[in-house]
Amino acid sequence: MAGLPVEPLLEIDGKNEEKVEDNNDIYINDNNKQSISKGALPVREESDQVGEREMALPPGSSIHRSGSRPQLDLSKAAIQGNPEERDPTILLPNQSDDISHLALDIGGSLIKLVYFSRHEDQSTDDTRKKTVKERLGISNGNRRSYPILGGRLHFVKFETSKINECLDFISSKQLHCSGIECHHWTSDSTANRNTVIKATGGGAFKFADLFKQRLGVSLDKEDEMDCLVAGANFLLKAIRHEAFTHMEGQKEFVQIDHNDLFPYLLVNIGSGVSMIKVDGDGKFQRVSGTNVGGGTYWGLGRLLTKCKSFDELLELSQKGDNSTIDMLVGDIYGGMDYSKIGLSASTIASSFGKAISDNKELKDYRPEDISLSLLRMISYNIGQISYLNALRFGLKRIFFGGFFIRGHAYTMDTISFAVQFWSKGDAQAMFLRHEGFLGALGAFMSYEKHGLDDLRVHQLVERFPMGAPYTGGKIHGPPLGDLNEKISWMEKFVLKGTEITAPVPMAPPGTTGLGGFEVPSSKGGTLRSDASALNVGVLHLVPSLDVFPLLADPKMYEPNTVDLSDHNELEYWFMVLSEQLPDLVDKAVASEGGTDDAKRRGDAFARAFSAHLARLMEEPAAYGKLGLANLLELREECLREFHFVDAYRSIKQRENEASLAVLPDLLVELDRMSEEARLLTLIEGVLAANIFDWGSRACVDLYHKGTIIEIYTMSRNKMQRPWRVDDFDLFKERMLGSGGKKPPPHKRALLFVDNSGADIVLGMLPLARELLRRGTEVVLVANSLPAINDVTAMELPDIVAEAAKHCDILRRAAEAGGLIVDAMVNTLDSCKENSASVPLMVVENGCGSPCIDLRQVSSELAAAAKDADLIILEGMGRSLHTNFNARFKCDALKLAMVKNQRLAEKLIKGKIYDCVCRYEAAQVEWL
Ligand SMILES: CC(C)(COP(=O)(O)O)[C@@H](O)C(=O)NCCC(=O)O
Ligand SMILES: [Mn+2]
Repeated sequence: MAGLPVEPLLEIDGKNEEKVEDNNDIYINDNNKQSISKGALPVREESDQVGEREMALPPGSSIHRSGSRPQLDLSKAAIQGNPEERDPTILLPNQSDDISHLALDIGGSLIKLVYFSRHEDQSTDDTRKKTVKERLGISNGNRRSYPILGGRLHFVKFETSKINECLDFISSKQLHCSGIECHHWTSDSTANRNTVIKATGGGAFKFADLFKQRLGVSLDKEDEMDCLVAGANFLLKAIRHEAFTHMEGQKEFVQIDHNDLFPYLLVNIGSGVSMIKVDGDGKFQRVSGTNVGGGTYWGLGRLLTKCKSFDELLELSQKGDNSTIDMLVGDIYGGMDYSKIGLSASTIASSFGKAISDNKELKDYRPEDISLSLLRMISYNIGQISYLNALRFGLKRIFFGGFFIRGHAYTMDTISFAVQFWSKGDAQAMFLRHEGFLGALGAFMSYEKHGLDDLRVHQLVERFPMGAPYTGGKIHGPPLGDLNEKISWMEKFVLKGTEITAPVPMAPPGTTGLGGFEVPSSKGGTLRSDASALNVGVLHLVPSLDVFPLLADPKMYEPNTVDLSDHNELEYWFMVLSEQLPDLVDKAVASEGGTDDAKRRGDAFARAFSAHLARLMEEPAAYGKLGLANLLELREECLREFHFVDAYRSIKQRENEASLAVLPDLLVELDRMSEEARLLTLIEGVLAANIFDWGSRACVDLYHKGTIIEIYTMSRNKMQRPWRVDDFDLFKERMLGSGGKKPPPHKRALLFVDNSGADIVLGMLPLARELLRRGTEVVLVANSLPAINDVTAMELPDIVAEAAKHCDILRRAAEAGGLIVDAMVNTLDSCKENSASVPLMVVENGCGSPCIDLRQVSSELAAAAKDADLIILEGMGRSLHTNFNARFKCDALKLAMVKNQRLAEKLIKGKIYDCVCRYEAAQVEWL
């Protein structure tokens, strides 16, 4: 879940709305020792008191709005329709977030929509960016020109019986007009006379006239098989956590090697079933099918149980016991297994077979049992025929898609069991997270020059904004995102609440040997009627993202250290994040002036994030493979979704000011030291200053006990080697050499910085200065968007410029790196050498999270990495929660203070406030 883009807010208010109706051992040491290596720096005046950290933003402070944030252009906004209406639709004709493509798959029961919204390329006048680009040799000419430069793919579905709601939705969002046409709203459907929309599925024929009449658009019919295959190929190549296995209630994502994808069998289970052998893009053959499919289950089920909807029928099956109606092996063999041929007593010998001998009528059977019997009969049958076809063509992988599955755990388990059983484990059934959207995606792919074919996994970021994907419902509000609508949607969403969001207890998976499952085991009580609604996010297309080139083995790289598929871990982190929520909301609301609007947004944010947490507790793999980094990023994304730009802005400012005030003294003390003592003091300084972490509850409790500088001093005084992980001597040898041999300096170091205040100013900047002084170019790598109190790339140049006022080394390097211009700096430093300096640069990392997924970084970081031979990752988020186990092609130093007791125990068998200094040399010779 890494990456830059921020989801614009959707005003979607669909079916969901309809439902609405209805220990630490650290103490403050206040004796101010005068030695800098273990001492206290001067305590600043009263205004540094922690109690004042939460002061409101000073008048005139500007709020940084990220360039990647979609802004609403309200010019020429007009009310559409009757202005007297309570919530009239407001049209934003100049909104740049225009829609260029829409594609549809109109099936018998559901209409699936895939639509694309585009951003203008965010050109910027940022001088830092320009100089960095020049320095790093990034030219726009190197990059291919994408028709899609930053945009998003949305996935939405409607019931076909409610096609008018679908048409309203398309109309309200103007999805049927592209580009320039969008800017000229008219209610006259003739204006779109020449517009053609790609569509597949039988409804593309059936409803063509209705589309013409209501929207004035023509449907360009695309072949259903072509679309299914194109959609599946795109998903399997472009989305990291798309395919998964599902066995005995356990969902496991499968890493698909793009170079080894074909051939495979695609089984699409709609009303009927198609089995397609796929050999490549556009290369496929429908090899088989069966008329016993989703339509059969629904049709027979409706007749036999009087259920009103497919989902109701499916939900019934959850409580069913098919042994009351199916004839089992044990029924024939007097309760015994037929072990000679490997059949257990519970194996279904004949679906519905008991009905022939029982002297019973339909009314004597429970609808729940009928539904389960039907479901098992059809799923096993499909699984078996699929396997036989895979066998026919020597295919090992079978992907199942189509809306029959609709994320239903028991259906997937049953199909998987059949494939496993008949293939004796040789073939594997896999499922797709976007199972229902294959056709619509394929239809979308059939537009020419959309640029999607060339996008790679690392250029796609999936986000899960609240309320985005939905089925049906009334359309309210303006055609483009409206925060107010979203907030009220959240309010109602949670009022209805528990059914959608509360965790469902997981029943332990149970089987009874070869015969299969006794009763549905994968889920407890109820099937969510919006089962797939929260599993499919909005797909952001970000061509500027790259894989970090210094990863030793990108294919094996896993950013997360903490895997939340372990239920105990998930429960623990769920509790941590839930407990932090009230305080975070307070900070976020205060950062926006504490207005009523901010309070309402804060409340909606808390509801939305809690709903995500509850959803993930219920199904940890709902959004793809879940690690701790994903949860922490989700929290930041959620804040942005409700327009909280930077919740810790004022805290960051205060901590920067306090730290900058004591920096000159620190530099003077450092310069008095020997090279060796200085290096150790610098590393100690980084570790000590990493204590300023507003994401850690233990640390936040600590901040109430002293001023910034007191805490910093105390933290430094606690620095005792050996640290829990202590490779300092190895690092020192690489830096200073041994036995009279002096190693060459590193050419370029990438310093992945963490928190604002002391962490950056008194920790990482002095370390950067040491590297610069030794002739190593330094690139400070900082977040693109705010996350907790982390310093951002946008904020760093000002901090560096301020620090450079007291230090010639930093000043010359910052000038060489284009961070500051001469005139800005009033030098006070005594050492005035005029020689040219190696540069100090700042690049953004491409993320807005306290952690970093190095598979998706900014192109400027990727460019900076090309000449780098040292990377330093700092902080818990970047070097412990993520990347602790990452291996690099260059030397790597991981520095962090562990500010969580449980993590300390689990990761380093230590305790809270222990430190990590992990050094791993590149596998190349420097001597
Ligand atoms: C969010 C963080 C990873 C940030 O740590 P940092 O990278 O700033 O060192 C960390 O504060 C964290 O894991 N906090 C949650 C756990 C806790 O409150 O102990
Ligand atoms: Mn941090």
